[in-house]
Amino acid sequence: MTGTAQRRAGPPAIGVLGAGAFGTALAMTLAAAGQPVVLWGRDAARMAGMAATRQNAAHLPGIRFPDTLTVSAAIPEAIRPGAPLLLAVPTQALRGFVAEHRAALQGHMLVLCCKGIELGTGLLPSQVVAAELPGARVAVLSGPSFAADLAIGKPTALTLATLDPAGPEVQDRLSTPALRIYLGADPLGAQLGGALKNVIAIAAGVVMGAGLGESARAALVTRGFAELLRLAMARGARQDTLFGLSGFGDLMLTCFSATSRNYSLGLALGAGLPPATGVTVEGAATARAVAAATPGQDLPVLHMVAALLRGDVAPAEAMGQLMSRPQKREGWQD
Ligand SMILES: NC(=O)C1=CN([C@@H]2O[C@H](COP(=O)(O)OP(=O)(O)OC[C@H]3O[C@@H](n4cnc5c(N)ncnc54)[C@H](O)[C@@H]3O)[C@@H](O)[C@H]2O)C=CC1
Ligand SMILES: O=C(CO)COP(=O)(O)O
Repeated sequence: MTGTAQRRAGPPAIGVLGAGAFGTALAMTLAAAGQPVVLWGRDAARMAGMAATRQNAAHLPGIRFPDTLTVSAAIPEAIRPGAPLLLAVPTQALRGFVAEHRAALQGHMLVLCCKGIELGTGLLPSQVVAAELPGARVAVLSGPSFAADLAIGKPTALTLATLDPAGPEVQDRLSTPALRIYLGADPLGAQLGGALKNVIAIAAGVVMGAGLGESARAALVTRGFAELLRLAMARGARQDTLFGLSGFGDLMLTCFSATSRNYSLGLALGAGLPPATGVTVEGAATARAVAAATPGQDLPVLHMVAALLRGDVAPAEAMGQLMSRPQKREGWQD
């Protein structure tokens, strides 16, 4: 093929697998920059509805899809040789998704967009993928990015963390005027930061829902971040990753905005109100997974969220328990 013909043919369409809020928003962002994108979802009727109305009415109502976005319920249509695949299904559904589509995913660069820890195994998304698809090529895309912001073209910056030599190429394909992508080489740290910040956001919501005030929230988020650092560094994460977009950056967004579903769950818990149903709240399962994997470790905020979700402690008691712990020196290492 000549250079001109190659340019005319254009790059193969990026596949976004999972047509919930985030998958749709990512697909829209990339397509808005002129990239060919295929957004795949498992529910054929829903995908046909999206194709007809050119919007995702369930998650991002009223925001029209860019013209270069194609909607499909057929995996072969969404997977083009040489193009990255963005996996945007929730963490607890990832294993089943990969197992179901193992043959189709084989050999492709899989960009993992979920933020959580698998319940029952304590594994991170990349470890779940490695277990189901040995030798898979993976990258992690994480950082501060509400779907509602991305879908309307608001800008943000994300970390793309990978050890794969194709990292710079993928960084290039995912970069748009509204999406600044920083390349990182610590997928473990990016995943731990993204998973644990959701648990801390639930705690932040509890504080605000219980009416304990903004000073208490700032204090709790800071001490929660100390736990995030302690736990993630012990598991091999790099400090600069945790201080970056996928750690500190996303922690700030999620702990201080009612747009966050994790923070909103905490708000409801703290106020004694019923939580929203049918909503993906990754921090709930992640809190339970962390508590199961770290008994006896000094992680008071993370463990308190698990206890609150189990109903073992009431929100008012929880803060009292955190405040009455033995006095100690400030620092994140102990
Ligand atoms: N919504 C947001 O603002 C952001 C979400 N994320 C992360 O993205 C991930 C997905 O979240 P959302 O899109 O918000 O959730 P969502 O609940 O809006 O959508 C999840 C989608 O996954 C599909 N799904 C579930 N199991 C499946 C399976 N086995 N096979 C195929 N599809 C399946 C569902 O049908 C649904 O369309 C989460 O890990 C979340 O933490 C990350 C950044 C921002
Ligand atoms: O991860 C997110 C923003 O970066 C989305 O947070 P929630 O899942 O709490 O809505």
